Amino acid sequence: MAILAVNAGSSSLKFSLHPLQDGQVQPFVLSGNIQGLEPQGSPCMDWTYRGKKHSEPLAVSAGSSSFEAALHNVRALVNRLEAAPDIEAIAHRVVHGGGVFTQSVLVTDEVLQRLASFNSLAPLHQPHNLEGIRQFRAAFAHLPQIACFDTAFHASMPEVDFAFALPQSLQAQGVRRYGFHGLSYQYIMSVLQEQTLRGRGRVVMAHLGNGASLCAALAGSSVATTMGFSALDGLMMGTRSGALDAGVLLYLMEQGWTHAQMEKLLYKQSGLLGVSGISADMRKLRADGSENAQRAINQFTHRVIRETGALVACLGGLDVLAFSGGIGENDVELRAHVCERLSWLGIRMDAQRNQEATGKHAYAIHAPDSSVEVWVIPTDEGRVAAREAAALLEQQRTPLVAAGSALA
Ligand SMILES: Nc1ncnc2c1ncn2[C@@H]1O[C@H](COP(=O)(O)OP(=O)(O)O)[C@@H](O)[C@H]1O
Ligand SMILES: CC(=O)OP(=O)(O)O
Ligand SMILES: [Mg+2]
Repeated sequence: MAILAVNAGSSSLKFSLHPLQDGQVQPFVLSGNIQGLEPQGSPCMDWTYRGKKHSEPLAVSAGSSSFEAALHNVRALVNRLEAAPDIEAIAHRVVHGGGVFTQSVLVTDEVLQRLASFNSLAPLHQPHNLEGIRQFRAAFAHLPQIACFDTAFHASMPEVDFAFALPQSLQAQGVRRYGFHGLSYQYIMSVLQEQTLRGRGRVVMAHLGNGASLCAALAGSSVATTMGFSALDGLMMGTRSGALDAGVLLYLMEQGWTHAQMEKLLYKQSGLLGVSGISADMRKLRADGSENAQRAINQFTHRVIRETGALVACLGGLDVLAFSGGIGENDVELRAHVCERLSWLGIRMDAQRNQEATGKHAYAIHAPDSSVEVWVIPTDEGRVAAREAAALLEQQRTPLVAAGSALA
């Protein structure tokens, strides 16, 4: 038996198949990524099955979106694999669980309806996530679909951090900070705690991908994060602005901008793309080398440094800094720059180890005399979603056994 994990990001659709042994999630046998799903992107599907790599461009038929084509291709691939373990459940990453879903949940029509009410809070993600669930539900009607939430990891945040300085009545309506990338943080934290005792201390995790955020954790639990009510807050991102003075929005409204125009600006035309005017893709900006590309990279890096400082203040110091996400895992220069600028915290990076880190499971890149440990940890949101689904399936089986034994 196995769990299929599906992760619909803002520019990619990642999927992985995790065999189950005695209820425990094993490393994946199939792992794939369809990239280039952003507007004007060139979608391409890469996957590895039992160690063998494959790659093919994605055909997008007229009248369907590249996202629909991606879902269709994953479904077709899973159906044609040879000797694949039977799928027992499908675990979906869903970015917004609101205040209601603080744990993974079996998807029902009611759950889907409730989740759809959060669409406007994460317009780049939630509709994709839910479309994924609907399509997989239709294609695999006999299988349980389990929703695993990006927001859940942050349910431990104290009110002083999740509350905005707005009237209480708005907070009662759910206007508060939720935080995202929680499956990623749960994974990074689990690896850190395996690798180092300091993982139980004061940790800042940097998930720097197309979407980007930081999370401050104490004793393994989230206490503060840069993303907020929506996935717009905090760091500068691929196409999102990150934190912005609310006065800018008031000004734009006064200038007659519509809601749709502002949404497009903040989610799709800002960040690395907006500042550079070139691309949302860090690799392209690095390769470009122009002044505009460099300006965007500098601004991105500066925001990571600045927000890390704020989170370190919340934690009262720092034991571990962990880099993850497409940029955090691969961009040697960014890590070097961030660590250099944070050297006042006692961070000393080992330049050689920083160069070697890419592609490793978990790699320490600090020098022996560093007072902060610095790790590069490739994230695996799929693994966490699969674990969550396995635990939920197990829970569903257990009460029956317990009830049976109590009656005996
Ligand atoms: N070698 C690399 N150097 C710098 N950036 C990279 C590298 N590889 C990937 N990236 C960047 O990672 C980002 C995508 O991150 P990822 O976590 O895969 O995205 P998503 O949020 O869609 O899951 C892109 O900006 C991409 O340019
Ligand atoms: C919440 C979020 O920004 O997700 P992603 O990094 O997949 O865009
Ligand atoms: Mg991501």
